[in-house]
Amino acid sequence: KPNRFRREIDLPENWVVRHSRTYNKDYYFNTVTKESRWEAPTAGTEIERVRASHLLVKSRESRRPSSWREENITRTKEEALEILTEYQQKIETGQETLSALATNFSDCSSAKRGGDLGYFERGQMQKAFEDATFALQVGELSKPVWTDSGVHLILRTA
Ligand SMILES: O=C(N[C@H](Cc1nc2ccccc2[nH]1)C(=O)O)c1cc2ccccc2s1
Repeated sequence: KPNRFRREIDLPENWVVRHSRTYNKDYYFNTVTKESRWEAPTAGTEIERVRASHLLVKSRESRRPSSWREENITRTKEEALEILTEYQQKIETGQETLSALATNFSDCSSAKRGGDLGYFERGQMQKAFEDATFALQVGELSKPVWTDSGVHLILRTA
């Protein structure tokens, strides 16, 4: 039964309509970013962008088997996954943060920024990385994700 007091509009993902009693009018609230607006965000016009940090472990089969840590990376893909799974367990149990581990162990140059990649939109990162990040809620840690660069743990931060 349509709510005849509230304009039925389709809102982008994570947006809800709320009612302000103070001003006696509707406003719009993003349940993920916690942003609120008086004007309705219209679906499709919003440039969807995310922010993430990651920890990358490269292998001999990586697109560029070299990093600030190691001139010539020779570990196998299996060994890379074993190493990353150790890090994953430490982060998930709260013993370590992704940022601290990325700073010391990530094979990506973003290690210098605690693994922070900044904001990005679809079409900017390798597809598997993009899809994995956009599927995460803010604050959520991914499972190991493979790209041509190696195997990653991704933390969505915004
Ligand atoms: O592609 C990069 N670094 C590569 C490794 C790599 N490959 C990736 C694939 C997807 C997402 C991040 C990735 N980082 C390298 O150092 O060999 C980037 C480094 C940085 C640093 C700051 C911000 C964005 C980026 S993207």
